[in-house]
Amino acid sequence: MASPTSFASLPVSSVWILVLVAATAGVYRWFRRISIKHIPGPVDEGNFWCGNLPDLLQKQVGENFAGKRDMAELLASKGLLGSVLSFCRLFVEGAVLMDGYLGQEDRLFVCDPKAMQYILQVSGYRWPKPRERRAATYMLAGKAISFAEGDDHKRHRNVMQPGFGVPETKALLPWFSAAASSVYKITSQWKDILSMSAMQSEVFNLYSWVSRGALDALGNGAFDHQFNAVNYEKDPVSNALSNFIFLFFKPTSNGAILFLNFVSTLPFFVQRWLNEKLPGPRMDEIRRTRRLATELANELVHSKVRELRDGEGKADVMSLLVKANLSENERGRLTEEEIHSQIRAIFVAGHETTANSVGWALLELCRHPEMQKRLRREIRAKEREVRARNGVEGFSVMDLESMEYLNAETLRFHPVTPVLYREAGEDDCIPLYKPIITTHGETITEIPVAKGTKVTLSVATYNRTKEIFGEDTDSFNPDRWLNQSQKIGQGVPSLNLYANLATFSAGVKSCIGWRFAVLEFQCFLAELISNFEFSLTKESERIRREPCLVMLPTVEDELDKGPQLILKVSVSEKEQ
Ligand code: HEM
Repeated sequence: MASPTSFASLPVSSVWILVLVAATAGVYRWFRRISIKHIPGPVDEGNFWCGNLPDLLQKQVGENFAGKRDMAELLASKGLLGSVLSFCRLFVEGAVLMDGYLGQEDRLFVCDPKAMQYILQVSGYRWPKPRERRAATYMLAGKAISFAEGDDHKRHRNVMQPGFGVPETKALLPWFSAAASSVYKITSQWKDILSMSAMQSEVFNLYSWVSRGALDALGNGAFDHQFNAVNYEKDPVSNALSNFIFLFFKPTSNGAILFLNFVSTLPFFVQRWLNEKLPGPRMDEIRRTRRLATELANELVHSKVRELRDGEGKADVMSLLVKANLSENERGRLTEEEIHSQIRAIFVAGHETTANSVGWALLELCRHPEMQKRLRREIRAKEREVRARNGVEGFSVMDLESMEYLNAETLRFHPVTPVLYREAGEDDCIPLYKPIITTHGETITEIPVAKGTKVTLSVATYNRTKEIFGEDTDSFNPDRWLNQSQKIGQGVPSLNLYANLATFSAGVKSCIGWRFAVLEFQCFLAELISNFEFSLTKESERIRREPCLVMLPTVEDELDKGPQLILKVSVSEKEQ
C-alpha cells in the first residue's frame, strides 16, 4: 500500500490525473445508477432538510390507522396531513418512495407482501441492515447476533439456536415457569394494594409493572438471574434496562434527525467512535446503562462457565448457549466478547418487546370490554378443566396454547417492532404482489434497485394487508383467527414464521425468541385477565403509539414523562 510519503512524492500532474479519474468514475456511476425516482412518492414531499424521515421518527406508528381513528374517516376528511395520505397510499401501492435528507431519493417504504417475503425470506443475507442501524446495535449490544451479517451471522445463529429450542424441546419449560412466577408476583402485589383501597380498584401505570415483570421473566428464564424488579421498583440495573429503549430511541427534533442522517453517511468506524465520544446527558446515560449491562453480562457468563465446569449446567437459555459454544469447533465458536454481547442483545430484544405486547393487548381489552369478558370466560373454563383433570391450579404450556382467542390478533394489530430496516447488498430487483403505476404512467411488477438502496419495511402496514387477513384489518377483531384461520394468507405470498404475520419478521434473521415471547404473552394475559378487570382512564384515551424502535405507549403531550399506559385495575368477579 502506498505510504503518505510515497503519495506525496508523486508529481503534481499524476495527482491531478488520479483526481480526474476518480471524479469521472463517480459521475459515470451516478448516471449509470439504478434510480428509484419513478416510484410514486408520498403526497407530502417532506422538508428539504429531513425529507420524510420525521414521519417515521416523530409521528405515531401508522398515524393513519392508530387507535380510535378509523381509516374511512381519515380518507374522507379534508386538509389531511400529507404524510397521512402517503401512508394511506401504501395500502394501494405496497411501495412508495420516501425522500431522504437534503433532497436525496434514498429509500423505499415497503409493505407489499411479495416484496417483504423476497427481502426477508428469499434473499435474507443479500439484504443486510443499513450501516447506521448496525452502528446503533453495536452501541447497544456490541458484536451480538443482531449486529452480525452473512457467515458471521450464521455462526451466531448456529450457537444460539439450541438455547431457543424447536417446538418439541423442553427449552420452553424454564421460560414458562419464569413467566408464570413473575406474573404471580404482580398479581399478589396488586391484590394487596387493591384490598387496601376503599373502591377495590386502583389506577396503575401498567407499562411500568408489565415491563418490570417481563424483565424478571427474562432474567429468570434466559439467564437464571433474579432481578426482582417487580418487588423492588428502585433497583438501579433493572431501572436502567427498563429505560434504555426509550432513552435511546425516543423521538428527536428535526435538527437531530438531520445530524443522525449526516452521521449515517460516515464510515462505520467513525460512527462507532462518535457513539463513544459524543457529549450530552442522553449519551452519557446510554453509556452508563451499557456499562451496567456489560458488567452484569460478564458476571453471568462467568457463573455459567463455572456451573458447567462443576457439572451443574442448567436449562436456561444462556447455559444452553454456553454449552453449545463449548462443543463447537474453533471456527464455529463465539468469542467471549460475542457471548457477552448476546446477553446485552437479549436484554434489548427480549424485554420491552414482550412487555409492550401485553400492554397493548390490555389496552385493546379495555377498549372492547365485551372481548375482555369473553376472554375471561375462556380462561375460567380452562381453569375448571385443569382443576378437574389434575386437582391443582395452574396451566401447562399446552393449556395456554389451546386458548387462542387473543394471541395472534394483538400481535397483528400492535406489532411492537413496527418497521424493519434493510439495504440492498447488491443491485437487485424487488418483486411486487400488487403492481404499481410509476410517475411515467407505466405499470410495473418489480422495482429494480441499486446496491445500497435503503428500504424501510413496514410491519404495521403489512399486518393489515386485506388480501391476507381479511377486509376489516383496521379493526381489532380476534374472531378473524377463530372463524377463518384456514383462509388467512391463502394464495398470497406471506411470511411464514408465525400466523403469516411480520411481527417477528421472517427468514434468516427472524426473531429467535418468538416461541418464548408468545408463551410469555399468553401466560401474562391469562393470569392478569383471570384475576382483574381493566378499564380505560382519561390518560389512556390519549395514548400514542410512540416509534422508539419498540412501539411504546406514551400519553399525548406528556412525552417527557416517558412511556405510560395508565389503566384502572379492579379485582374481577370470580364467576362470570
Ligand atoms: C413480542 C415479542 C417480540 C417481538 C415482536 C420480536 C420481534 C423481533 C423482530 C421483528 C426481529 C427482527 C429484527 C430485525 O430484523 O431487524 C427480532 C429479532 C430478534 N429477537 Fe425478537 N421479538 C420478541 C421477543 C423476543 C424475545 C423474548 C427474545 C429473546 C429471549 C428475542 C430475541 C431476538 C433476537 C436475539 C433477535 C435477533 C435475531 C437475529 O438477528 O438472527 N425476541 N425480534
